[in-house]
Amino acid sequence: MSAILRREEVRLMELRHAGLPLMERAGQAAAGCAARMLAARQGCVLVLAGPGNNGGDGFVLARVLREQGHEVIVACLAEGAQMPPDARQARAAWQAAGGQVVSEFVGSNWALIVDAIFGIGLKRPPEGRYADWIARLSQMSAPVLSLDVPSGLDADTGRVLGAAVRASHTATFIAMKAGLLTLNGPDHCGELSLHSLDLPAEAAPGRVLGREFFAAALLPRAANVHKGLFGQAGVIGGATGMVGAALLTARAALMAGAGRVYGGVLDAGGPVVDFMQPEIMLRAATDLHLLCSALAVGPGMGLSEIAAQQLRRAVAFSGPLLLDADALTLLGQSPQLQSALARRDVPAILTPHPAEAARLMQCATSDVQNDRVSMALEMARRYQSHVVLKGAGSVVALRDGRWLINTTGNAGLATAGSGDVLSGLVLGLLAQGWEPALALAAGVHLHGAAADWLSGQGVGPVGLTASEIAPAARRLLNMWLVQGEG
Ligand SMILES: NC(=O)C1=CN([C@@H]2O[C@H](COP(=O)(O)OP(=O)(O)OC[C@H]3O[C@@H](n4cnc5c(N)ncnc54)[C@H](OP(=O)(O)O)[C@@H]3O)[C@@H](O)[C@H]2O)[C@@H](O)CC1
Ligand SMILES: [K+]
Repeated sequence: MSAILRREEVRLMELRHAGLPLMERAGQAAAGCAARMLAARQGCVLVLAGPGNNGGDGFVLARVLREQGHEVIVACLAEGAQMPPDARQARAAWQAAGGQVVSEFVGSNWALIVDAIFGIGLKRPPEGRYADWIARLSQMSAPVLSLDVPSGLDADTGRVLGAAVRASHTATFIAMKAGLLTLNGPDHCGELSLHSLDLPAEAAPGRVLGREFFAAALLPRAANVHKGLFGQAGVIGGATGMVGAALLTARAALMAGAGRVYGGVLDAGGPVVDFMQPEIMLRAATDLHLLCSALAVGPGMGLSEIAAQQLRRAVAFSGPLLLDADALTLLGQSPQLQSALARRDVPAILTPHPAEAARLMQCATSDVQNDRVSMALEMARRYQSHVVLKGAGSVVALRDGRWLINTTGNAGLATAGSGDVLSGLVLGLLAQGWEPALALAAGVHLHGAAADWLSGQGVGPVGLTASEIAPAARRLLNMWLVQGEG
């Protein structure tokens, strides 16, 4: 499972291995990507080199491609003397080999454009002619290879600072960066490849969420079993007008394998049976926690006094607990509930989307989105819970400070009820005895993978409905149980 490093962690690694020819390795690795992208394409390669070491990587790549017989031009606005030592050396080697440096580029008929303008050193919106280059790149049809980070994208947060390159491929070095995987990163990176530059893997708190994280819990079922072994999942939610949300959660829990599923619907005039899924037992929400081994509270629950009462009872429930939707809004308003939650032995799971996270953190949604990893970690710390901050590149922050970014899923999940299904998948695993951190990670990964599978079948991303996610997730989960880590 790849480590994700923040900018300062990458800097530390670079310092620790300062004696190694890292820029040469980065340029060589990127040249390999460029050669694959060029394949049979004829014509000249344009390398846009910035003033720092990202530009230096570009000069190495240019030299290597030229040695391989490609025609290459490097555009660089900085003077060699203004560049940092490694980059200056790479530029000198390029020129010593007969390579040209121009300060401007004209025309648009390039076989490939290499974006080596800014990497992890970008701290403010690109200015002047660099900004102009980035704008012009967006109008060109040639494939674009970004080195380390698409220029204009913040490597830690995935924010576009002013404007950012939209790459066809991003070759990133040493370790994965959070900004490539969350917020705007996935829309700007194109295909993503990681090149370790032969540095040893680091123990880091951040990882890319893959199946190996929860592989130990993927145990195929034995033959001699009965439903009582797979737990009792309870869902509390579904106020008037929102009953469907609770049903979506309950159905997903059933399809994730919970032995029995109870639905505690708050709408007094609500249904007594789910005719589409009659296996779900609809009961009064009041006593549900006595029947259940795991609870999910919040989908469609509303913010009424009855809802608040239910939440207080649920937080006192000693088993695994997931809070979503309106339960999060109520939680954000109540310091008593917050301290009760923080005192729980079994960490609760919170599943906010960015606006719910903003309510939990008493800040604006834009503050949450501006640094999703830090916000998820801060929520996990403040609420002493495991958290998933949903959205493109969902961030899972665990109570012990570890964090993960999920790479499955697509825009099809931006649909009504999708979050309710996620809660149900996680609840179903909790009911079966999965440890909360593993249940959360697996549920998030599975939910995204189900959407990807459906999109591959033409069911989405446009028009994907939440009801379709759980059956697809069930199919994948059964495959994973057979394959293990796979
Ligand atoms: N060090 C190593 O061991 C290795 C490093 N590697 C590579 O180096 C990259 C990091 O290099 P880096 O630290 O030099 O930063 P980089 O991204 O090139 O940009 C900094 C330059 O841009 C400038 N600048 C910033 N913002 C600006 C703006 N808005 N508009 C205009 N200018 C702006 C900034 O100027 P300043 O802020 O100092 O005024 C500075 O001159 C990394 O991503 C990887 O590709 C690999 O080779 C592996 C080994
Ligand atoms: K770049």
